[in-house]
Amino acid sequence: MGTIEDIESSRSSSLTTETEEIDEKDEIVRFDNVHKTYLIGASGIAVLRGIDLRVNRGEFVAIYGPSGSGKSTMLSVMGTIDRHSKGDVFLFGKKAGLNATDKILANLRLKDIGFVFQAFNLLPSLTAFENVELPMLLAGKPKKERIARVYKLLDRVGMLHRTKSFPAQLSGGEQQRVTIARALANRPKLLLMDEPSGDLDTKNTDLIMDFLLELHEKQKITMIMVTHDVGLRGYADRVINIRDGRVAGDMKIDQDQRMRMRKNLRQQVLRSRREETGWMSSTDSSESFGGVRTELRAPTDYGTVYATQESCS
Ligand SMILES: Nc1ncnc2c1ncn2[C@@H]1O[C@H](COP(=O)(O)OP(=O)(O)OP(=O)(O)O)[C@@H](O)[C@H]1O
Repeated sequence: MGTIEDIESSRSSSLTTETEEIDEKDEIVRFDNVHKTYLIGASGIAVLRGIDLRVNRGEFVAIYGPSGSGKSTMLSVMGTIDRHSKGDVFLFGKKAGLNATDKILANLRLKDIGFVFQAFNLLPSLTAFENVELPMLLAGKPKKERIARVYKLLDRVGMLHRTKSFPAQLSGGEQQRVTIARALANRPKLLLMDEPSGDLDTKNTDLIMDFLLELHEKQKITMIMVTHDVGLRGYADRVINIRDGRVAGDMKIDQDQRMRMRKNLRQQVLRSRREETGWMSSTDSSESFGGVRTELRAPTDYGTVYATQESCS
């Protein structure tokens, strides 16, 4: 197994495209006896105390546990925002060694990992459109592709009518929806979310969860979500309990129950979208999840947008 530095040199050959067949057993995240200790003055706070964990490609994992148990720290280490103190972290099959440079890690985050973290706020001087466009700009994507994708993503999070608004002009929930669109801009292989529904009402939580599940189902994007919301955990494949910096439970969700919840969610979202004023979509609802064809007619800051889409890809 190589190191994360090897990713840059092998990027063109080793990374999958969205149309490529994906081996679902690929290991996306692996923690071997991972420790994290924060130093405050002369003393240390042991926050992660020997985490062993494997997450395979295409899994949707929910993480819960008491406040202060180390959930956010674990996500930060997974996302290479924070470095672990001891043990081994592997991402996409490569070792994230403690000697990986900041530049290599920043590039990895930009291209392969999407973040929905409260600490990753939207940039206040950029509009919603520009915030979502930014990661693609940094990754050197062509303008035409950037514009099309920003519209698609903002539509899917129900924010197409606010493309020109600045974060300060949006509610907390609306900002969160733009943050989710931004996290997906570069089609990450791994999506890390810390309380993604934190500021959202039920209707918007449903909308976002439906969108995330569609991505998960159609593109096999690997998702890891910290949430206190028991209802949201039921949509995951697997639920992990963290206590005192250790894995205290790791449980598979019953698939029949999960599919029932998923079906109810899809129906609820389709109903809401039909009722929405100012955001009209006529939806041919095939019962297969993610197989929905949407004809969209929406007034936006840039005039009325007409679009037909199978789903957001
Ligand atoms: N940068 C830091 N420096 C020092 N201590 C930190 C730092 N970040 C987190 N901690 C401490 O680590 C512990 C775990 O924090 P963490 O945010 O990971 O918990 P959590 O399980 O996500 O909690 P919550 O559910 O309340 O968000 C807490 O005691 C916190 O104060």
